[in-house]
Amino acid sequence: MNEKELPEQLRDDNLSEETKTLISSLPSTKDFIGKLYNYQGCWYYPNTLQGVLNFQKGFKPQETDIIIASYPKSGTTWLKALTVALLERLKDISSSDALHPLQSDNPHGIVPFLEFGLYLKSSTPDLTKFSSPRLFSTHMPLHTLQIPFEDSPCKIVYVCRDVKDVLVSQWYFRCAYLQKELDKRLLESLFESLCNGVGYFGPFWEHVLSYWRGSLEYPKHVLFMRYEEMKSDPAVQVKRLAEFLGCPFTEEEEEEESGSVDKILELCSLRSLSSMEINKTGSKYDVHHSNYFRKGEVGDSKNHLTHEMENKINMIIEEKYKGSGFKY
Ligand SMILES: Nc1ncnc2c1ncn2[C@@H]1O[C@H](COP(=O)(O)OS(=O)(=O)O)[C@@H](OP(=O)(O)O)[C@H]1O
Repeated sequence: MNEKELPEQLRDDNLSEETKTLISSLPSTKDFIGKLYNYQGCWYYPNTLQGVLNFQKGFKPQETDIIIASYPKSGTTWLKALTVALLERLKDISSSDALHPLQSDNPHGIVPFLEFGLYLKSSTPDLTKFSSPRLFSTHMPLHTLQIPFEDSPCKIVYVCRDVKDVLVSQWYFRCAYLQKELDKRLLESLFESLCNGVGYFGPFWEHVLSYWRGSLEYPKHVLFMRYEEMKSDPAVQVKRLAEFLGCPFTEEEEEEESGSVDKILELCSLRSLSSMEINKTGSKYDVHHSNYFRKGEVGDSKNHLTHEMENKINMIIEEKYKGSGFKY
């Protein structure tokens, strides 16, 4: 693929002189998209790394900030939609005919990524359009966010997903935006990168463990959610999320005939979001909105990975999570 056709965050045409110098001293590797660099234990394409550096230099968390965090393809879009819907229900909209925000923009438009949205080009982006609570998102591991939890009550919600389904979801997504047919070689290449811990925002295991440990150490600041639990018991999980965010469902809400919980779950379901006009048109981060929605099934990896691939991943998981108390 021609370099210019890549989404901006994957390219290398937005680097300061300082970053070019830094990059020349970092461990690097190459995949089918381009070069990745390891900074503070995490792999980034060059422009994303510039965004990370800009973010680290310029971001000042506010007390009420909420950050949605994830490894790519773990349920980010869904979690963003749920968070928006939960907060939106607190607003008095009885007098207004305005569209729900989720009908006016894609969840990624409402909740921008810090490192490859807001801070991609500058360490001082204009954040004045955000009202409190400010909603942001990130794919960076927890330690690289450098949030001083002792001084800032800002909240982070992390969603984790079975890495085998993440892998297959990444494969579909990358084929879509590279405008390629589903190519098994691409899946094998992503699998190798994953196993070697060198994928974009990887290693996957370190990513998950950074937030897992953060959730144990700072339970009021970091909520750890699992995609599979959101699928199997959505009402329990959305209530958990609401409580963590400080906007629990009231008794009246729980008693409503077609309850608020159900309404939010329905509004944010894959079927509902993907059929909204806004998500059938337009794009974000050079990706067509529709590509953020596919099957949303647990265990889809079974249809694509070989037994050998599954076994290898399972063995790595066991080894990497040993002693952490984290189970998947
Ligand atoms: N509302 C809703 N409910 C359940 N599942 C959903 C929803 N929206 C998106 N999805 C599925 O999530 C997968 C995409 O992951 P992300 O949203 O993390 O992608 S991204 O990192 O933001 O690009 C991708 O999973 P796969 O279908 O397995 O590819 C999407 O289909």
